[in-house]
Parts: sequence; structure tokens; C-alpha cells
Amino acid sequence: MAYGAKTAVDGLSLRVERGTVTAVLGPNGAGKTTTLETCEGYRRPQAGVVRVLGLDPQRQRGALLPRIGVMLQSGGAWSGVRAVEMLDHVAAMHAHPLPTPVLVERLGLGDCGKTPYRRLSGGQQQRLGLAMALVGRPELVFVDEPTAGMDPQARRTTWDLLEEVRADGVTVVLTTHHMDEAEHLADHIHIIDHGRLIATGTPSELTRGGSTATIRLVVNRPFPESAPESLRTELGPGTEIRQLDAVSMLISGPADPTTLGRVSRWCEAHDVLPQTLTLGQRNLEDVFLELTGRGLS
Ligand SMILES: Nc1ncnc2c1ncn2[C@@H]1O[C@H](COP(=O)(O)OP(=O)(O)OP(=O)(O)O)[C@@H](O)[C@H]1O
Repeated sequence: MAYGAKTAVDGLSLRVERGTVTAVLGPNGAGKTTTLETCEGYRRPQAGVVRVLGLDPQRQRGALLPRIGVMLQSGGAWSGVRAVEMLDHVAAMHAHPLPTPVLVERLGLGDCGKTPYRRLSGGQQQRLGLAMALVGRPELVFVDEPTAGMDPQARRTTWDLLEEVRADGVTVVLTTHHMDEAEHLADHIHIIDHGRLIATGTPSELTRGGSTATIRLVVNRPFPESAPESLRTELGPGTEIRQLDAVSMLISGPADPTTLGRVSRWCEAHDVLPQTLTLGQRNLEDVFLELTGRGLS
């Protein structure tokens, strides 16, 4: 998929199993929304094949639309329409909609049901968008950044709701640049960057480090310039070191009992005081960093 000369999605090949939650994870501008909009039939790919529930989203749009739900990244409602009116309007377009009061209650939209769309907070607009995507009892729902702009409580409610949706047998495809969201919700994760798939697997497949441990080191004052090099020498072969900023580093190396001791000895020798020194399994952020040399957000 290209916008003029700009290639947004390039040779991306991914498959989603029915009844699962799949996350398309990547930083801003990676091509997540473009991928979803292509699957939803809003964009026509210049090359390649797209099938959703076995249908071509362009040629068989009429047959596909009643079977899918779409939550856009933003918008999707008229600015002056009241929240519940909008939901009732969308429900009326479906053959067997969910009762809207149930969704209003579940998504905590009761307090703002009479508020015009443009006056809803970002999080409320997101929740209404999710309700609109679910009200038609879709077999498959596409949700673009479902928790953008939500406070932690609304975020948790949305996660619970998406888990219930999956438990009802609905297939969920979501985009996010929050690795905790992908790790928490997804059965399968596709990590994309610059429009290309760079890793795919279940959360545990992606984060399984084998014999590799990840150490996060944050110190009290900026590292000396030669720090990555001298730490590598201290820790020996098989160690990968990335300096994240002036005072923090991510060290991937053999998961053996001596590694933490050596890092702490190195700090002593270089007169820096560790403020955080933790050893743990790598997370998706580390995976992305290892693959691209950059952070996710
Ligand atoms: N309508 C458009 N015209 C031109 N370029 C576009 C258009 N939409 C997206 N792009 C570009 O295509 C690339 C992919 O954008 P896309 O919105 O798909 O990424 P994304 O991963 O969803 O990002 P975000 O997390 O910020 O929403 C970006 O470089 C973006 O600037």
C-alpha cells in the first residue's frame, strides 16, 4: 500500500486464526492503520491479496460489512450527535443488534449518554467507538488503538470487554503501540515497522529469551563515553548492550548467576551508583529494541 510515492505497507503477509485476539504492534507510522483499513475495504491495495472471512473486502464489501465490526482510530460519529443516539443509530442498521443499554452500562457510557460527540473526552469517544463496533454482533472486529487516550481504569474495562468478546467466539484484530496491551490481550502478535513484518508469534514465543537474560541498569549520573565498550569487555562474549539514554542501559547476556555481580562490580569501578539494577525476562519492548535498535514509542 502506498500513498503517492510513500510506501506505507510493504509485502506484509499475515494470517489471523478465528476466535483469537491478534495484535498488530508497531511504533507510530509503522503502517498499522493502513493495514487495518485495507482489510476493512477502505483502501485498495496496489498489489497483493486480501481476504477477510474468505471475502474480498473490495469486491464483496456488501457481504462482508454485516459480518465485521470496525472501531476507527478517531471519528466515526457526527460532531453534534449524542453518544447514545449514535449507538442506537448504528444498532438500527444491523439485523440482530445487541441491546444498547447493556453496552452503555458495560462501557460506562451512561453518564455521558446525552453528551454531544464533540464534547466527549478522548477516552469516552474511544469507548463509544468500541460500542459501535460491537453492537452488530460481528464475527470479526477490527479495533484501531482501542485504549488511546483512556485513563487506567477505562483501559482495564476495555481490556476486560475485549476478553469477553473473544470468549464469545469473536475474532479480534487490534492495533496498538503499547506492548503491555499486546502482551496482556493477544494470542498472537505481529510486530511491524516501516510497513514490514519484523517478528511474529505468541507473546511467550516472542519474549522467550532461551538462555538470555535482560538486565536494566539505571545509574545516578551519566555513563562515561566508553561505558558500553568497557561493560562488554567486563561481561564477555555473547553480551549485547544498548544505551537507552545518558543514564540507562539494557544488557542482554547469558542468564548465569555471575552477570549481575559483574555489572555491579563495573559500576563500582566506574564510580556510578546503580539506582535500578534488575534482571528479568525480556519483554516486547526489548524484542523491538533488539530488532530495530529503537524503542517502540
Ligand atoms: N492519507 C495518507 N496520505 C499520505 N501518507 C499517509 C496517509 N496515511 C498514512 N500515511 C503515511 O503512511 C505511513 C503509515 O501510516 P499508518 O497510519 O498506517 O501508521 P500507524 O502504524 O497506524 O501509525 P499510528 O500509530 O501513528 O496511527 C506513515 O508514514 C504515514 O505518514
